[in-house]
Amino acid sequence: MSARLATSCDLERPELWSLKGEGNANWVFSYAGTSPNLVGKVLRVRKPKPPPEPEHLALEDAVWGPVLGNRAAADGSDSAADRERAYVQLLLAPLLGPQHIPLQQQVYPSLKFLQRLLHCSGCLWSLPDGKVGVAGVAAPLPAVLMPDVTLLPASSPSGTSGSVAEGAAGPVVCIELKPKCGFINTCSTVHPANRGLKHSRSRYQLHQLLKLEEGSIDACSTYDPCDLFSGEPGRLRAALAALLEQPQNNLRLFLGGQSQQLPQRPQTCAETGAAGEPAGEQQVPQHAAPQQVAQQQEQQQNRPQQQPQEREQARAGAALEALLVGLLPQPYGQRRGALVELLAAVLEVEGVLPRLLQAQQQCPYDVEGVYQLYCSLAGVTGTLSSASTCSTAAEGLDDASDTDAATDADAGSHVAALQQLLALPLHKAYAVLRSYVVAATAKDCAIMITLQRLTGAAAPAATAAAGADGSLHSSNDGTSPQHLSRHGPLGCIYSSAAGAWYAYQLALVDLDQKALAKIVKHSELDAAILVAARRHLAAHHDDG
Ligand SMILES: O=P(O)(O)O[C@@H]1[C@@H](OP(=O)(O)O)[C@H](OP(=O)(O)O)[C@H](O)[C@H](OP(=O)(O)O)[C@H]1OP(=O)(O)O
Ligand SMILES: Nc1ncnc2c1ncn2[C@@H]1O[C@H](COP(=O)(O)OP(=O)(O)OP(=O)(O)O)[C@@H](O)[C@H]1O
Repeated sequence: MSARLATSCDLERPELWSLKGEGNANWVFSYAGTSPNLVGKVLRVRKPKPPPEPEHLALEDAVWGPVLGNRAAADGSDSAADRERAYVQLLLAPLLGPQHIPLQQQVYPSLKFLQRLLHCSGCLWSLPDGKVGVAGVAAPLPAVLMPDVTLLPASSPSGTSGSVAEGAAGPVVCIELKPKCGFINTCSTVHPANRGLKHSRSRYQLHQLLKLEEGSIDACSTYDPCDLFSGEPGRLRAALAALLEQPQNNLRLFLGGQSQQLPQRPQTCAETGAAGEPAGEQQVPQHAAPQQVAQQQEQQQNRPQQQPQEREQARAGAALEALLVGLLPQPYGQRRGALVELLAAVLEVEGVLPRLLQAQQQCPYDVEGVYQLYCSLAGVTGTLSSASTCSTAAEGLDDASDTDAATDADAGSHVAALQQLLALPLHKAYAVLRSYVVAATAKDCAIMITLQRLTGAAAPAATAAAGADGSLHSSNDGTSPQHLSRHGPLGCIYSSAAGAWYAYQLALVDLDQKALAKIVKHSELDAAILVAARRHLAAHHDDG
């Protein structure tokens, strides 16, 4: 069975594709056949979703039409795919750097192909009535082909392909980071009653408390995106160490393109402090050397008379160390620290975090203000106006700590800021909504860092290649590691912490344009997070 394509290549049989990854909105399949057009590619298929309400579509058109073109093209076809492509090319690529965005090729799998593909892979999806069923799609779904970024392209400096190269290099390891929002929004449209919480802790740390309450995580993470994006070497490394300890859905590891099970280090919210203190202050001292990180982890593992929780931690650490054996030449116990250093070096040399942060900061307003604006533009009834949002968000306030005390001046500035936002001329209001969507994409995308150790003849070859184009850049400490030449999407780096050369690639995935209607969900989630955080604080206060 072959798929109908807009391009010259064929997707071949559905059985040659297997589910590689899945999020809320997409399935991602990897290819196991031999067609040169498809080897090293993934097929990303959009999950079916209920059609949007007409008033939402009208607002989408009004907001995006002037920038991305209209949804309905002049020839009557639906140009949603073109608009999505234009969204990435025109709005995201200039902010994030086009070199980090994998090329996507629109394909049109036939309905029969899709049905078979989803059936063979046992794909499940949520039905509108809340039930979960095996996906039985009734209409073709949007799909793209793109490089499998958990592998390196065949043209790496060592001449290696995606898997283990003949005697020249170690296995390909990909670390996927979903860093989430890296700053605290202190704008005046945040209700004064919510500022105490929102201005003092990252949204990620607050969301951990809701996830814990709902049971979707067993323990709060010490990871704090504000550390990752801080621009401070020590905090960056502490954030990466925290992600490796408690990956949740923020870190994944692929070995030879295969997703690996990463154990979570058990940890309680009490252990991290009320509502989670920043990882940089809890886990590893700021500016800690990688050896310190590794030492601290080793000490934790070697403590006498281990409690069950400590045994779990040691087990989690051992599993990770074992996965890293081919990537890092360090002895057991030192690989996690070396990985932290290697990832930090790649992130620093590529400069992707400041750019991502800039994209996340495109919208000057918090969701509280944007929600009001959305409601007024979408013609949503007055019941969704400020009174409703704020009372929801302030629920449980009696139990809260006194950090939420609002002054008259705060209240005045809040009202004025909201009035100003709601009085914007239409074209500026639309621009605010566009900036909100761009920021939302940047807060939810993933950074894929793919690495392969170069050994034997491959390392000198990489050095020679670097010398050939003369591009030698030092990392921000001015000494090591060094970032050498770039071959297309591939870079080459020497890590002094690992004592080895690496071919690497950094790609940004999941750059989807979020629907404006999601603003309502974001607002509800915002309110739920605040309620959970207040409950947690109140309980913590009572305990004390
Ligand atoms: O709202 P958040 O922060 O919970 O983010 C959602 C993510 O949850 P997280 O908190 O990272 O576990 C959520 O992640 P999971 O699929 O749950 O791993 C999705 O990324 C969701 O985006 P979309 O619906 O697929 O477009 C994300 O929704 P958007 O906020 O990007 O709309
Ligand atoms: N180009 C790619 N190469 C390899 N793996 C990929 C690629 N794109 C996505 N994946 C894998 O598939 C997973 C799901 O893909 P993606 O993030 O695009 O789905 P999503 O539904 O948009 O996710 P979310 O729910 O986080 O918004 C990713 O987390 C990643 O592990």
